[in-house]
Amino acid sequence: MSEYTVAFAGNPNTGKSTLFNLLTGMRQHTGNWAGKTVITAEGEFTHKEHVYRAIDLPGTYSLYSNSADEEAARDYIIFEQPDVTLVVLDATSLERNLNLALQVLEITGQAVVCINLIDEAQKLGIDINLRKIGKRLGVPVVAISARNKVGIEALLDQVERVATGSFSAPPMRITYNEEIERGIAELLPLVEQTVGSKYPARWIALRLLDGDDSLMASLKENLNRHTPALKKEVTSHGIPACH
Ligand SMILES: Nc1nc2c(ncn2[C@@H]2O[C@H](COP(=O)(O)OP(=O)(O)OP(=O)(O)O)[C@@H](O)[C@H]2O)c(=O)[nH]1
Ligand SMILES: [Mg+2]
Repeated sequence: MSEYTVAFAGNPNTGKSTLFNLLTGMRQHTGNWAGKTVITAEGEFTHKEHVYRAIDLPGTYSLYSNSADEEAARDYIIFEQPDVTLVVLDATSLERNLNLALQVLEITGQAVVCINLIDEAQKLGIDINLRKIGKRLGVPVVAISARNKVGIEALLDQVERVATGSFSAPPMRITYNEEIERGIAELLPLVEQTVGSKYPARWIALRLLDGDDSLMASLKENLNRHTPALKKEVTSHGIPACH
């Protein structure tokens, strides 16, 4: 029996903790106001022959270091490298929610997009073309209602496909304007040389272009922790000087 790690990411109030509790039998606090999950909670569930370690990340609108929650969610996905990042979206405000999904996909393709609150969307007459969204995003997309326990088996089947590697395809990557793409291209070799192939170099380059000092600090801290040999390189290659 293999054990895989699944991190639950998503905007605040999208039902991450509701799903987490349903799967793990735990009682992570849920409610209808923002910012409830301030620290990550950890639980366990099984599906078919596999055991999954579930990590309930705090709700965030982005992974851009705007708050301690965003930094925690970002660091977990980048440095702990869960086998699956489950991005939980609110079916009634997909446009806003997809923003975070796209950011996660810039970091990892090992993701499943879970469109929750499908019951609410149905009530509002919102029709969601899962096949089309899945095709565009390049990762499995499943609609569920965590509160009503609808779609959970189908969701877990997709989690299993990504965790075991039976599903793997390049996720959607955003192409930015010429100036940004040029900046990324210039930084990329230096970032790759410094952080190695284990980390999402393109995304790191993009964030450095944006002057994300918090990510820089996390990189130093985590690379030292994970690969002490890189310690000298991160501080001496001077990535901080690139913006
Ligand atoms: N109608 C409906 N409500 C849901 C569903 N899933 C969750 N909710 C409700 O949505 C609200 C927010 O759920 P939470 O699980 O706390 O959301 P969260 O994503 O963990 O929120 P943060 O921890 O703030 O990020 C709660 O009132 C849930 O009962 C669903 O499938 N349908
Ligand atoms: Mg929560």
